Amino acid sequence: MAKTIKFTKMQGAGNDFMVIDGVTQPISLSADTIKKLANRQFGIGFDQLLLVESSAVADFKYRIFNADGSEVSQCGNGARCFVRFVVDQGLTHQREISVETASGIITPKLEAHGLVTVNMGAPRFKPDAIPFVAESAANSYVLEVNNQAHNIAAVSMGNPHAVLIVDDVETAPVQSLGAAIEYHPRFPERVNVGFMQIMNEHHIKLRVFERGSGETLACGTGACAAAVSGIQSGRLSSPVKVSARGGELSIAWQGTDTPVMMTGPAVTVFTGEIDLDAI
Ligand SMILES: N[C@@H](CCC[C@H](N)C(=O)O)C(=O)O
Repeated sequence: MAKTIKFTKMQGAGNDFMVIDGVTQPISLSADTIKKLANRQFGIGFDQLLLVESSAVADFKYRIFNADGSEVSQCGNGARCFVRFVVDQGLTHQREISVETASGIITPKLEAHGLVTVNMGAPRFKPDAIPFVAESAANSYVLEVNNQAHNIAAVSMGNPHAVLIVDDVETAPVQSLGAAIEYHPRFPERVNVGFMQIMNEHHIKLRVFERGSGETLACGTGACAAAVSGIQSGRLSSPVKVSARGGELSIAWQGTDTPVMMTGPAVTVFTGEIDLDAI
């Protein structure tokens, strides 16, 4: 295994990534090494690590690791950065690519105006698919947390999301309630927790406490989950502008069994090399 690896630091609406080309530099990273790399004081610092690999069924495969070292199956902001990365690195000449993830194939496309649009696939609401412990699918569930009842929507975008509607995202208890819901026993694989303030039927403000990474400046799948849960319950209409602390995303969804389209920025911040023995 190489000890010194090349990487690219990227961000999508402030959700930041270390991206490694595992095609030209095959690598295997332990959860402990990923945690050290994610550390913002002693490592490089990121919300997620993205590892590019070759695929037998799509143009590329990418693996996603949270800052706590856990491997997960979907990342919306990462998908946008991923297509920018493989185009900029000369790994493809196509502007639209198919990408194998642990939860299926997604198709990110570099638009002429510089933004990226991703077909994220259809959302799933059945409790087993999230996974979430409930008798049957519903637009809203009551979740008991520390003896308090909270109304949530639950949806899978290839990864699990709980969405709460709040009056004001700035004063919402994102850290404390987010951390408590992340480990709630009704979400056996933990969950990403979104706090959504509805501004009007086409605009929400959103903060997300991400599973395995804590609050991030934006969460692409969280934006999809919030928008589709709002559309599903009749509170929102497509397209939905999502204002996160780190930037804006646009989410379009035409309803049951149709794919969610997400558009937003993908930016390279810097490139570097790191000696894995030095961290
Ligand atoms: N930041 C991401 C989601 C990353 C994975 C998530 N924390 C999980 O554990 O499912 C996004 O932009 O979607």
